[in-house]
Amino acid sequence: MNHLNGIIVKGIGGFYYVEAADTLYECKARGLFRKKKVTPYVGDHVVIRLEDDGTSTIEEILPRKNFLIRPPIANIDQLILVVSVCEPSPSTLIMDKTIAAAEEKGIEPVLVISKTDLQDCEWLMDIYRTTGIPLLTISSVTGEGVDAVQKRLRGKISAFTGNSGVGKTSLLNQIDSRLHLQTGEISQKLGRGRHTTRQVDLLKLSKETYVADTPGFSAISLERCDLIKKERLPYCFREFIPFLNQCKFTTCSHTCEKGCAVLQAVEDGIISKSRHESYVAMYQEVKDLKEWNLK
Ligand SMILES: Nc1nc2c(ncn2[C@@H]2O[C@H](COP(=O)(O)OP(=O)(O)OP(=O)(O)O)[C@@H](O)[C@H]2O)c(=O)[nH]1
Ligand SMILES: [Zn+2]
Repeated sequence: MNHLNGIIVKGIGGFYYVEAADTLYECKARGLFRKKKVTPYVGDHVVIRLEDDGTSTIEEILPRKNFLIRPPIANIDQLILVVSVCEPSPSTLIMDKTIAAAEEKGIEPVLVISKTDLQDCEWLMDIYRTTGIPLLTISSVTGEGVDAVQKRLRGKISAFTGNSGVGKTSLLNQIDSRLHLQTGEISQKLGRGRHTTRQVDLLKLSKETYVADTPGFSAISLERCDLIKKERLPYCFREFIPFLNQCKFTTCSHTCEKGCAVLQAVEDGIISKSRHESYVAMYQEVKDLKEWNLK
C-alpha cells in the first residue's frame, strides 16, 4: 500500500481529483468523513492511499489554513481583487468590503487595477497606496503589468474576484494562454453566467501555482454572507491597526469620537478618507446586530 500527499483540484459527483507527485488521481473519500460530516474541499491538502486494485482513497485531510463555504474552497493564499479604473467604474465601498472579508478570513488581499489604457488611475492608487495592501496595475490590451501579476501568483493558490466586465478573464488569458477562458458576452451565452452554480476547480498554472476557477466567485460570497463583527472590523482595515491602541477611550469605535487616533490619522493624511468612510458605513451596518445575527 502506498500513500501520497496531494491537493484536491476538482470534485465531481462524489469523486475527488487529487494532484499528487505530478499525477492526477481520481479518489473516493473515506466513509469515515461522511460519518464525521467532514466534506473534502477543493484546495484541501490530503493524504491519499493507492490501493492494489488501482483505485485511490482520500485517507486524511490536513489542517486547513482557511476556507470559504460559498464557493466551497480551502487554503486560498490570496484573493486577487480586480477593479477596472473605468467601464465599469469601481465602488470603493464594495472594494473595501471584499478586502475586509479577505482579511477576516486570513486571506491576503491583492488589488489589481485594470484597464489602465483607458484612464489614468492615480486617483484610485492614491486611496490604496497607504494601506499596505499589495497594489498592481494592468492593461490586458497593452499587456502592461501582466508580468507582475504572474509573478505574484507563483507558488500560491489564488482566487480572482471582481465585478463582471472588469477584465478578470482577459487577464487570466494573458497570464496563461493555455487557459483559453471565454471573455465577456460569449461566456454568458454558454450559460457560464453568474446564476449557474458550478463546482470550483483549481487550474494549475505551473508547479505549485493554482488559480481557483470560480465564475460564481463574485464579490457577493465574500461581502454579503460574512458580516464582520464590530469588534473585529477595525482589524480588517490593516492600516488602522497601529492606531487602535492609541485612542483616548478604550471603547472608541473610531467613527466620530474625540481623541480617536484613527480619525487623527485620517486628518493627517496617513489613512485615506475613502477607506475610513467605508469603515464607518460598514460599522453602521453591524453596530446593532446581536450575536445571533452573525455567524
Ligand atoms: N480597454 C481595455 N479593455 C479591457 C481590458 N481588459 C478587459 N477588457 C474588455 O472588457 C470586457 C470584459 O472583459 P472580461 O475579461 O470578459 O471581464 P470579466 O471580469 O472576466 O467579466 P465576467 O466574465 O463577466 O466576470 C471585454 O470586452 C474585454 O475586451 C483592458 O485592460 N483594457
Ligand atoms: Zn478611535
